[in-house]
Amino acid sequence: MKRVNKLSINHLLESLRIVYRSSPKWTLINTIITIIRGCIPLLLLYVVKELIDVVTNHINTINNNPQHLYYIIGATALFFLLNAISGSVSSLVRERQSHFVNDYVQNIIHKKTINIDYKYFEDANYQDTFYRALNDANFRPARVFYGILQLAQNSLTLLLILIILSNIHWAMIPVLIISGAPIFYFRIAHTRKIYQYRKQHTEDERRVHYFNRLLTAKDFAKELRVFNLGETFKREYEYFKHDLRDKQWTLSKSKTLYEVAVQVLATIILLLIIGYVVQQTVEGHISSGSMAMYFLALQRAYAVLQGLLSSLSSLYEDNLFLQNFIEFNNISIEKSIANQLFPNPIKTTIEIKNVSFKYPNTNKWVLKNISLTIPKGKTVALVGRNGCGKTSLVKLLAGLHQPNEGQITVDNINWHHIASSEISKNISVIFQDFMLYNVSAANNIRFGNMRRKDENGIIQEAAQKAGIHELFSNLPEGFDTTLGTLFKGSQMLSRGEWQRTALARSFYNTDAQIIILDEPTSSLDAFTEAKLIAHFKEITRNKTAIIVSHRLSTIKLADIVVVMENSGIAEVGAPDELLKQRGVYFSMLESLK
Ligand SMILES: Nc1ncnc2c1ncn2[C@@H]1O[C@H](COP(=O)(O)OP(=O)(O)OP(=O)(O)O)[C@@H](O)[C@H]1O
Repeated sequence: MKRVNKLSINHLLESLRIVYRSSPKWTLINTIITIIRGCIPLLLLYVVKELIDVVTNHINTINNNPQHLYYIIGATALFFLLNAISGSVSSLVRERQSHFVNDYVQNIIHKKTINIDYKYFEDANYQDTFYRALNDANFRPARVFYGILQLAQNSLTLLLILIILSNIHWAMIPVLIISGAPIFYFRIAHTRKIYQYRKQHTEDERRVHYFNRLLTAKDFAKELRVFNLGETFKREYEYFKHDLRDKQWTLSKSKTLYEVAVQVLATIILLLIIGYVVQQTVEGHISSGSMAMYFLALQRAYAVLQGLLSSLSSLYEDNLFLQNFIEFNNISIEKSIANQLFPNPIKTTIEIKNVSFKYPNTNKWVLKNISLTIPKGKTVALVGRNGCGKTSLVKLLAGLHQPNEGQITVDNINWHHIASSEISKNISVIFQDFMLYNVSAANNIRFGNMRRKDENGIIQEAAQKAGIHELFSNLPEGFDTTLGTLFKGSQMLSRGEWQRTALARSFYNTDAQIIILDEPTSSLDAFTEAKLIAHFKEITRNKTAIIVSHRLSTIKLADIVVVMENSGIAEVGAPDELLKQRGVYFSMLESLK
């Protein structure tokens, strides 16, 4: 329990820190307005009492000077106006502050998603954390702050009103507080249940989200039609959605039931107090103005008490849910120890030494005790059946994952100790599932090396090498034409044209000493492939190249062929040597004929 309280206070402080850092100026303005708004109800009560008493005196007294009455009416109008204006100004200030808090939190999230280890993106547990954090991060910190402000405002108002009400009878204060306690208790218990529920069902919520995307997003629209999958996906979506909704409905029903019960209790107490005040007035112990003030004060006290309890339980809720964001924010960025430079130029070899690897939170070894020497400047082809581990090895070489056992070195420097900026500078990688960016053709290529200041026609050169130059030159706005289908006036490309664009992106990084191409020609037509192959030696001059391919034409480019099988290496050698051995490579080529 102590630990939970400590955690909650830490979360509360963390939220306040986030809100304050997002904009100290607006935090201060917001606080001042809240204090003013906390005092206004009391002033209103006071002027209403004065007004009634002055009017009563005025009626009972002949030839009375009406000036005092005008002052009181003026003051009443002024406070009502101040109340209304401060309400509007307060909403405006809160809206402005939410912008700052939102920007601040988004900035934290983006920094984290950019710098976090890639392994988290391939881990289902992380997806849950990420989903929950994104759901809550945008509004919870600001709500915690508003909750505290609201709490302060309501507490101030309640305290002042309770002082007035204690004039009726000292027991007013404990009675009012006791009447609000059950509702507070039940709200807290309900919040806890909701939180547990959300935590347990994050994966189901993601599943609902996923089926919704299958039904609505462009990426899936083609297959949904040709395989007539609409109804199937809709059924799945509805099944999970209804299941979640039913559980939520049960929780909400029990909450409402408890709330009605405690509201009835509170109303009975209120009626008893009103009866007591009426009796006191009839017996002449208090004036009509005071009676009106007490009634208003009672009504106000109940409203404020409700508000206070609701702020407290919301605060508890926001604080609880903020754990999600803090849990996400606590995922550590593990790359800090890697600060070595990549050898430039590479003097000797890249060594893969007894490397074994399995994906995070899985038990299957996808690479098992792999050892391989890649001399600088050579072209290596990784070949083998589907699922034998080629792309996984590429991911290790790209620095996206670390081996569980063994190490990869370049000139005897451990890959793991090289700074990530050095890896991306010296290694240019195009994956099988390369990205399609809905930006200009030029930027699609430029993304291959954002460090480059002076382009000097290198974009054009990279496009030439990838065989996409002519196509881009003939687009309506040439290389400035936006690609894709997301934005108006864009130009959609074919799969092969996208692949050529991805290749151009890779060739644009002329600083890279190693070029890794995973299935680079899978979507290319025979002519484009032939051209690429013809120029391959020139493209990879002075570079070490690693190509993953199932295509014979591409494999033939290699100085060294590595045949992978069952998560290991079955054969390594020059293509001709391997053919002579009549082993796996030989059988593979035979089956391609
Ligand atoms: N993100 C992942 N999480 C868990 N396991 C994975 C992941 N990606 C791949 N695997 C597993 O790793 C094994 C090797 O996959 P990999 O993509 O490296 O094969 P590959 O040789 O490149 O196959 P292909 O020729 O089909 O591209 C597969 O059997 C797969 O089950």
